[in-house]
Amino acid sequence: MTARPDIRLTGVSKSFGAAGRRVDAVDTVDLTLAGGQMTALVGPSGCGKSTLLRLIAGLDRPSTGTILIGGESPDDLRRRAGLAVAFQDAALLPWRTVEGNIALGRALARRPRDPDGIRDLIARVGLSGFERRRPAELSGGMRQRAAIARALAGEPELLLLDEPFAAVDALTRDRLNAELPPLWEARGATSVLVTHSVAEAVRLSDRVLVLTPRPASVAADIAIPLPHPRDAKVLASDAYRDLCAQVTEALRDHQFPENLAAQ
Ligand SMILES: Nc1ncnc2c1ncn2[C@@H]1O[C@H](COP(=O)(O)OP(=O)(O)OP(=O)(O)O)[C@@H](O)[C@H]1O
Repeated sequence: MTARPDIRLTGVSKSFGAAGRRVDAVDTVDLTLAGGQMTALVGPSGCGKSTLLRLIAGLDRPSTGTILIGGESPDDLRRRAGLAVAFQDAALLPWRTVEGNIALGRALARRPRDPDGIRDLIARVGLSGFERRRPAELSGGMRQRAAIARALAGEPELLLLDEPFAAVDALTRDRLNAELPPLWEARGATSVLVTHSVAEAVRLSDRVLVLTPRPASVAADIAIPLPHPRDAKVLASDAYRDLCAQVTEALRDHQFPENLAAQ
């Protein structure tokens, strides 16, 4: 069982560029994300979701504030390969096969070899039969699935997913939404997901944070107390529909703040 680190952000802001051409992307975020939970970040396009995720991943430094993951800096966690990220642009190694890329995810996390586990992961992300293909021979959606498998292969304590299903068709997306959560839930990873899909955010997460337009701050914090697994019965429930409506409404209010003024 993997550790379940909390993520604590204290006064985290991020700006890009020099004075005069400065872009403020994240504005004074104070947050604690509970260990072992999946938190979804949703918000208008360009509001700063990916920036926030990159800060948590230690791929960028905050301009102000601190981030601690289970008491460690993101850099320290990265150094001991405790976190994994799967981004929209899959960034697989082009000269390695699907299997080779996924096995590398495990090796880099210093986990023992596990060919059966890798084959199982490949099957779960629907890439059986493509083990020996290289990334250039795959569709965009297949590359994304391979990237998710690579991230999961290392059994990370912290799993960061940035629009992982953006290039996947609706049916495959639905299948992955059903098949993948048990993998990270069983391993007890703390996870953060950036998505544009309200239905996906509610289905996959324990908590949805709705962000304001840029610079991102937390506009609404909505707990998702639905039982796991989120099977067809849960997805057909009034509770699921109500939560989706709540998230949609919060997004609409903060994308178009005049809605709030009119209330
Ligand atoms: N390295 C960078 N240099 C300059 N500006 C940046 C950089 N990274 C992000 N930005 C700017 O920060 C803002 C937030 O970008 P970010 O990618 O975090 O938004 P997002 O909410 O993930 O967008 P989307 O939903 O469209 O993917 C944007 O205005 C973007 O142009």
